[in-house]
Amino acid sequence: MEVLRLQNVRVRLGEFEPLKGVSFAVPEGAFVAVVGPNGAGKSTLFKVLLGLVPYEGEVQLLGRPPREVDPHQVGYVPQIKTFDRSFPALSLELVVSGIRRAWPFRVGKEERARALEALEEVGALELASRPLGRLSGGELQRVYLARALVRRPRLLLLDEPATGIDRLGEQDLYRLLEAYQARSGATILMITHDWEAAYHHATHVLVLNREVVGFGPPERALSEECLRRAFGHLGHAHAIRMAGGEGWRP
Ligand SMILES: Nc1ncnc2c1ncn2[C@@H]1O[C@H](COP(=O)(O)OP(=O)(O)OP(=O)(O)O)[C@@H](O)[C@H]1O
Repeated sequence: MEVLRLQNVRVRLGEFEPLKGVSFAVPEGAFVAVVGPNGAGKSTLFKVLLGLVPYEGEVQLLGRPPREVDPHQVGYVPQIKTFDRSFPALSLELVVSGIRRAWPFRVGKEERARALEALEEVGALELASRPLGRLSGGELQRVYLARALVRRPRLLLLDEPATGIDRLGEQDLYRLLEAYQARSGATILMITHDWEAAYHHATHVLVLNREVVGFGPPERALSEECLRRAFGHLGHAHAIRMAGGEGWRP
């Protein structure tokens, strides 16, 4: 079954078109890495899927247009670099806000139990009563992941989830995502600038530069030709990867 289908999708922001003629379809259970240069329209694509920007063309998400989809079916992990660290709240409350989709001023017993379960699932149970402002980048990432998973979504959208976390934290993150996927059969779309992670963890790669430059299995979508078309250059990074080396980032 297809979880997502876009047909000729276009977004206009005044004169500017961050997305033009975008078409692709994602089967259930896929792990899609979305790659492309800065300003390529990756976050705009997520805004379309979350029903936050108007678009032309057709989008079917779980069989419906985005604004008609039950919001609990879609989990979203934002870029944490946009987070205001002075916000006075506890980790547990952030996770409960994923159950209610509103800020909880009092947390009920059942909500608390569900939030703790989600925190445990991402290995962050001990962070439950910590203020958000005192978490490291990697810890905050886990709490946001618990918030996204607490309703067991069928589609998970992650915007650069590995930014600011170390290599070990990054491996943990992919293990958690793969475990959730194995348990739930969920579909994942993840924006990343890390081609190596895309190559190793994704079932499909979408190479975007305001239009679809490539879409398919990582070996095909991350071909030299697609990357050159999307990024305009490869430097020596691609050759290093082809030789089996490390450090493959644009
Ligand atoms: N509200 C807006 N009004 C005008 N232009 C916008 C608006 N929002 C985004 N843009 C522009 O649309 C383009 C696509 O932005 P988007 O954030 O989708 O790119 P991205 O691929 O996620 O980039 P990055 O890798 O830098 O996060 C950018 O050139 C951006 O400046």
